[in-house]
Amino acid sequence: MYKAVVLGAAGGIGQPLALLLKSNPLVKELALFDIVNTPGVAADLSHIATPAKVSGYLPPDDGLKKALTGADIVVIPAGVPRKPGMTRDDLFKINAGIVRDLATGIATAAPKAAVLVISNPVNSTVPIVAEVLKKHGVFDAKKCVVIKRPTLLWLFFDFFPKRLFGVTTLDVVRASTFVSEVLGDLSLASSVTIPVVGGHSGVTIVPLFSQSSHPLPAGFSPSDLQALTTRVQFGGDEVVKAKDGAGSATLSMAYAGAEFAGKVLRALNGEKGIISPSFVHLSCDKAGGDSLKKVIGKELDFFSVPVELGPEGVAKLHSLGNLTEFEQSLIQAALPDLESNIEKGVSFIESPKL
Ligand SMILES: NC(=O)C1=CN([C@@H]2O[C@H](COP(=O)(O)OP(=O)(O)OC[C@H]3O[C@@H](n4cnc5c(N)ncnc54)[C@H](O)[C@@H]3O)[C@@H](O)[C@H]2O)C=CC1
Ligand SMILES: O=C([O-])CC(=O)C(=O)O
Repeated sequence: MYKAVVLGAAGGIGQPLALLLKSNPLVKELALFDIVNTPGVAADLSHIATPAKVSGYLPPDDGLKKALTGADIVVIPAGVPRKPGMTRDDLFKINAGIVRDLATGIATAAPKAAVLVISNPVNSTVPIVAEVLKKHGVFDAKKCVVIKRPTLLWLFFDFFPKRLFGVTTLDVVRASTFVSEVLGDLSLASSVTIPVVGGHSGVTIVPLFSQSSHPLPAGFSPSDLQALTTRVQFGGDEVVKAKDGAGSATLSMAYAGAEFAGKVLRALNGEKGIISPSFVHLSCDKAGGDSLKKVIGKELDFFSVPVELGPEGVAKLHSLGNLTEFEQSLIQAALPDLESNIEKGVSFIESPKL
């Protein structure tokens, strides 16, 4: 039984996500932090007849530290959402600082927790968290090898970032749903699995439909495939447009976030063989990361890949499998944006000027 923490718990995603986590039998304690309203959200949830003990915290009186202390898993949906006409990258200006400050709290109060980042732009906020954790020397289990020579002291730091996850599950959920729609049977949606790799914005989202557990119908043309791919890549925009200024996906994101958090918790609890795509640091499994870099032909530090989860977080990175020519071209198209998004996050912590 584990302690789960939601940072940004009073928001559009935070509240339904907290509700779903309160219903997870592996959660024994649920701590909610936000800059507003968490006492009310916590009081409300605390009346639900499930085992998790709920508490709410605000910034005064070390609220962030109190919420995070003893955490096994921290989910971060804090920050502003898009309005029509904005890209996820437009959120960087506000969300980068929010995520940096929350990551600093995690580095000091919960350095061993699994950290699941929802706040956009995920392609940049995950590198921000990684850089903050590195700065504090807690980028997961740090191994320090000291080699002494007569005149020199060499220090090698190896970082094993096995517990940092960018949450890309909504892309996976959308791909499953849209394929079940194409197949004309929504009851299939929860059993259709499709790896979605790359990153989490526009063309960096790469669904691998050739590996769908449920093949697309015979006669599905290349232009149908292109349209389906575009729908997954820009599924977020569909919701932003429909909400017409009132924000972006919240309920489907809470569902996806709770699903991924549930998998991480089950793996922490010893269940084996759980695989889910996530945007992770590729050195968390050196062999897997190196072979992925060969496939994509680029030295990127982060990429969303099918991750096998384990008691320490990432157990193994799985390969991208056999890619069609079309999928290879999608991956190549994703690389320039991914590279610049990652670099933007890293340099925000290295030299924070906005
Ligand atoms: N990864 C993904 O697939 C998705 C990510 N998102 C992102 O999730 C984020 C949140 O979206 P919504 O919940 O719709 O926004 P929202 O505005 O409804 O909620 C955000 C919450 O964060 C809180 N907050 C702001 N600054 C904070 C701080 N310093 N510490 C703690 N809490 C703070 C706010 O008070 C608010 O309650 C956005 O950045 C959005 O783009 C949204 C959908 C999908
Ligand atoms: O589109 C947005 O801004 C929110 C998001 O990440 C998504 O729905 O995939």
